Amino acid sequence: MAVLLGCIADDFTGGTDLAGMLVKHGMRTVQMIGVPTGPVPDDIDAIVIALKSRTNPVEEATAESLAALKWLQDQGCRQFYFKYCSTFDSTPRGNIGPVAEALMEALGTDFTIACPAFPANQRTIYKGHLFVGDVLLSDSGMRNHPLTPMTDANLVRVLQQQVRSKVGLVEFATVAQGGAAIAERFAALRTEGCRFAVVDALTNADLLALGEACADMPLVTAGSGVALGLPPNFRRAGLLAGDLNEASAAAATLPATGGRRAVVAGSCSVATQAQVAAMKAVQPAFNVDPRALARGEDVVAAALAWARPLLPDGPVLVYATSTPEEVRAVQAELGVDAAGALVEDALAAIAQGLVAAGVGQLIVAGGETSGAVVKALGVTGLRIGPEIDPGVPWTVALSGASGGDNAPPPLALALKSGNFGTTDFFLKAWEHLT
Ligand SMILES: Nc1ncnc2c1ncn2[C@@H]1O[C@H](COP(=O)(O)OP(=O)(O)OP(=O)(O)O)[C@@H](O)[C@H]1O
Ligand SMILES: O=C(O)[C@@H](O)C(=O)CO
Repeated sequence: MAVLLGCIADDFTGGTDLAGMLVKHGMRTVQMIGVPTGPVPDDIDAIVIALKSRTNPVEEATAESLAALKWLQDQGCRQFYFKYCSTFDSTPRGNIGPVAEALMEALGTDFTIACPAFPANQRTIYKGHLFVGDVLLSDSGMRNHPLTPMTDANLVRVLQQQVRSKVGLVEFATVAQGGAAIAERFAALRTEGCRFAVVDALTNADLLALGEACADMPLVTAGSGVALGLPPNFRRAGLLAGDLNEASAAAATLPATGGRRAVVAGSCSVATQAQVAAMKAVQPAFNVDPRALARGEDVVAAALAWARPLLPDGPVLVYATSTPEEVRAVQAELGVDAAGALVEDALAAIAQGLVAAGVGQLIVAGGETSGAVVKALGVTGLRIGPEIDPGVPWTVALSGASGGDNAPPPLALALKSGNFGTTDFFLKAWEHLT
C-alpha cells in the first residue's frame, strides 16, 4: 500500500513529536533524517522527513523543503504535512511562511491552514492568539529565545508578515460547531482571497473537528497537534486498517533493545533544567563545562572514563545544561555560535563513545543537541515507538554506528524537545521500553 501521509518537519525533535502523534493515533510511521538516499521500510502509513530548516536562511530552508516534498511525492503520498514548532518559532522573514508558500505552489494548491495548537502541552489558540500555559506566547519564555524571539502572540499578524498572500482566521465559535462548519468557513475565506487560515483550537476535540475539515486539503501546515485529526480521515476512507486501539498498539511496537542506559542533555530550557536536577539527585552525573572545552581540555575522554565503570549500575547523565545567567556569561566570553558548537560537538562525541561502551538506550535532550548526536551516530532514520510524555516517544535507530565489530544491536533513542516532559522524565522513561 502506498504511503498515506508525507511530512516535512523543520527540526529533529519536532519530527519525532509529529511521528509519535501519528503512531499514537494508529499510523505506522517512520522518521527519516534528511531526504532519504536509500530504501525506507515499506510497511508504513506515514513518513516524516526531519530537516534542520527552522533557522537557516529562507532560500536554503525552502530548497530543502521542496526536495523533501519531491521525494515524498515520488512515494505516492496522498496528503502532505509541514510541521513547525508549537510555539510558532520564526522571524518576520520566516521560515514558516515562505516554506509553506513554496510547498503550496509546488503542490498547485491555493489554500491551507496554520495551527500550532497542542493542548496536551498547553499550547492553545483563541481569537488567533497563541497561549503557552496560562500566558500569551509573547509573555512566555519564548520572548527571550536567542534565534526566534516570539514577541507577538497574534498568529494572523505574525504569519501575514512572512507571506505574500492574505491570512484569515477561523474563530473558536466556528470551530466549536464542528468539521462541516470549519470547512464552510474555509470556503468563505477562500472566496475573500485568503490562502491561509489560522485556526483557533483549545482541546483535542477541536483538533479532531479541524482534521475532518482538512480531509481533502493537499497540504496541512501545523504543529504536531493537528496530526491527531488526520488518521480518522484515512480510517473512514478504508485506507487505514484495524480499530484505533489495535492499530496504535501495533504501530508503537518496537524491536526489543538492550544495553546500558544514558542521558545526554544539551538543552538549557526550563523543563530540561528541572529534569537534570531531578536525575542528578539520584544518579551519577557529569557536567560538561564549555570553558574547559574552550581551553582545549579533553572533556570527552574525561566524561567517557568517568562513565564506563558506572554504566553497569544504571543510567548516567552527561549534561551541559546551565542557568540562563551562566549561559549568557559563557556566550559573552566565547561567542553564542562558538559556545553552542563546542558543546554540541562534545556531547555528540560523548554519545558516540557511550554507544561504543555498550549504551543501547539513550535519551538526548534538546533539538540542536539531538541533531548533532544523531548525525555523529550515523543514524539515517527512526522507527517510532511508545510515547513517554506528550511529544516524546521512544524510537529505534534504523541504522547507527555503534563501535561494535559486527551488526550492532538496535539503538533505542528518545529525542526530547527542550520544553517537553515531566520533571522525572529522565528517571521514568526507561519503564516504557520492553
Ligand atoms: N552551558 C552552556 N553554555 C552555552 N551553551 C550551551 C550550554 N549548554 C548547552 N548549550 C548550547 O545550547 C543549545 C541548546 O539548544 P538545543 O536545541 O539543544 O536545546 P533547546 O533549545 O532547549 O531544545 P528544543 O530546540 O528542542 O526546544 C545548544 O547549541 C547547546 O550546545
Ligand atoms: O512543537 C514543538 O513544540 C516541538 O515539537 C518542537 O518543534 C521542538 O523544537
